[in-house]
Amino acid sequence: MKKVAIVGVGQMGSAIMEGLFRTKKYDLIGENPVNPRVDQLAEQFNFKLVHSMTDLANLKPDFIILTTPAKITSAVLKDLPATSSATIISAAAGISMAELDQILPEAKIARIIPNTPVAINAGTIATYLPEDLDETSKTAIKELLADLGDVIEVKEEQLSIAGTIGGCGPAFVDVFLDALADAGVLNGLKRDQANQIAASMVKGAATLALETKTAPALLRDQVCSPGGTTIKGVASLEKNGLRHAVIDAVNAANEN
Ligand SMILES: NC(=O)C1=CN([C@@H]2O[C@H](COP(=O)(O)OP(=O)(O)OC[C@H]3O[C@@H](n4cnc5c(N)ncnc54)[C@H](O)[C@@H]3O)[C@@H](O)[C@H]2O)C=CC1
Ligand SMILES: O=C(O)[C@@H]1CCC=N1
Repeated sequence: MKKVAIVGVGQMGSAIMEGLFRTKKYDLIGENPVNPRVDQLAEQFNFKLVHSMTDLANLKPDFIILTTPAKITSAVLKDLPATSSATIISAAAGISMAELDQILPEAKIARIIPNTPVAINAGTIATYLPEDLDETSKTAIKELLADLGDVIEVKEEQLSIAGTIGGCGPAFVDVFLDALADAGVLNGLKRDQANQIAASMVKGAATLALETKTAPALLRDQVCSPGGTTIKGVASLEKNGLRHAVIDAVNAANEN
């Protein structure tokens, strides 16, 4: 059984922990400052909890996934004893491979921007694997990540935008889902049912786009009957600038 350690068991770290726990394929370790919330997660997802990088290294993990706040990730990595031979996977947005390489020049390192649906093995994981990484390590990293969702390989300079769409995207979709549900409640649906209809619809629309590989613009046309109700709604979305609002949101999130 491969040993996987997650450093920083917060929102992202616990989502990865849950996704890996669900596979029942890994021996899991968490490293986090003392926190009752994380104690509870350790019981829930059956991982060994440690509070220092030295204790973590002593457990000899095969992989270390970094999900610490980006600003402190370099400092956390500097505390990893040089004896560790773990493959490092950094999920810290904005911390470059050059910076990571400088701290651990001998280590095998990959960068990812995952998203919260990894918790149910339905993540979108923008992944940068350096060209000089050996094929065996590349394969091992991709196999691990594939257990959490779709692995989308990109160049390092594309990781930020790919990660913004995939990683921040769930929050943007959640705003859209909440607005749809509001409209349902405004028109008399119960909140639970409105939430269910909105989420089910987005799941189905996304699955149709993925499975048919049809461009969203063409799928939209299939719904818009000539002179029908949907085109009136689409025209209203365009009048109110939804398209621009979405592009602007991605650009704002991608500035760092
Ligand atoms: N939340 C998300 O959807 C995504 C987050 N990320 C990245 O994941 C990282 C964490 O983000 P969140 O989970 O949202 O933040 P968070 O604040 O929920 O989690 C951070 C965790 O790190 C722990 N921590 C703080 N200092 C530590 C230290 N010295 N050693 C070990 N653990 C320490 C905190 O106690 C907390 O459990 C960031 O680098 C972010 O860029 C990337 C993609 C998506
Ligand atoms: O909000 C953030 O900074 C992180 C990075 C991508 C998603 N969440």
